[in-house]
Amino acid sequence: MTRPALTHDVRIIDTTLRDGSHAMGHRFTEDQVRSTVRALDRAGVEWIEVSHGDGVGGSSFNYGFSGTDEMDLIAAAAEEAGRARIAVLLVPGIGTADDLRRAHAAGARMVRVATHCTEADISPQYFEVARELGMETCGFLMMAHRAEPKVLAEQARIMVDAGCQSVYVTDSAGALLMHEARERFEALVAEVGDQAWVGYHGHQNMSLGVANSVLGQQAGVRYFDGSLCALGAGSGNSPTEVLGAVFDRLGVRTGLDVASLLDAAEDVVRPYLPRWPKMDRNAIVQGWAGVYSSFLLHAERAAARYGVPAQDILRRCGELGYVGGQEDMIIDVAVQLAAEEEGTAPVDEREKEAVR
Ligand SMILES: CC[C@H](O)CC(=O)C(=O)O
Ligand SMILES: [Mn+2]
Repeated sequence: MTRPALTHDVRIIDTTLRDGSHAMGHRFTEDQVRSTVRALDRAGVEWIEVSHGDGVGGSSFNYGFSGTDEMDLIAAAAEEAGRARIAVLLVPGIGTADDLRRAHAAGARMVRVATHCTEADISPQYFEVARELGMETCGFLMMAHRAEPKVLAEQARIMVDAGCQSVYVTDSAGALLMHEARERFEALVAEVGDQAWVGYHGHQNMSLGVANSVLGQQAGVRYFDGSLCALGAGSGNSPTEVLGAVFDRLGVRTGLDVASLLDAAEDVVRPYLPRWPKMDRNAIVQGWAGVYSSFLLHAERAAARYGVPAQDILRRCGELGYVGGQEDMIIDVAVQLAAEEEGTAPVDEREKEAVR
């Protein structure tokens, strides 16, 4: 599988309509999708990711139900796009090969197969299906701060050998400090850089998404994710409009029109934001403690329900090392913290007592 030719120095993939789905409580409407796609297309964005925040098939009790069927949103996006093409995310086990086929039928032309950073071996069958469908393939190594650079590079190798054309350092928790990000970029570029493009997906929990993108470009990373107005999980993603402006100032050609990106962010996305993604206490704790960004709203809901601070829930999730897919454990943690506060035995101890 050869990697696609780049039309500019770097390729910016916009994930407003996928990672942003977390921040929207998975309630994107067809009108919002259409207007955002039109604006991104006008700005020259080549790839626009659309799907439930947790990828195709994510609409569920555990991850949150979609307000509008994601296949309808993908179809609307594909219909609206002129030059831009539509990508989807797929997490094996949440999404299935059939979900991928449906997304392709709705107009998706790239799949980004996302696994925990040490579990690349569950991705190959999806790359195979994607290749049969003629889709562009991308691997997404999530929670990249949890794997040492050498291990992450070995995982990238598994994905590339399975036929993926680009592989991402995915900083799901927005936890990577600049030297940590650079070490991972260098390791992946050295391992697979002659066969696949290396990408970077940043979250702004510690405000480093754009800075790490600049370091990435210098280290040979060529795909960068961004979201308009940073709309994404946690305190959001590297803002696409800022990436466009910064790369422009650096003389790195993105093919994007910065003024149009600013219009897209300000005039199209900002009016429908339920809340501006921000680096508040809870989001900073996510970066600091290395917690999956999409846990934020789940933790805030559990905090309200069980009367314990969201920041404490998130810190405990970090200590316990929970990863994407363990959203149900957030409730468990909230219940435990509430019990600890009341001075009663933790729930599992009481359960054990009850069966004795
Ligand atoms: C699978 C959902 C998740 O939001 C993917 C992603 O964007 C990340 O890990 O940062
Ligand atoms: Mn993300």
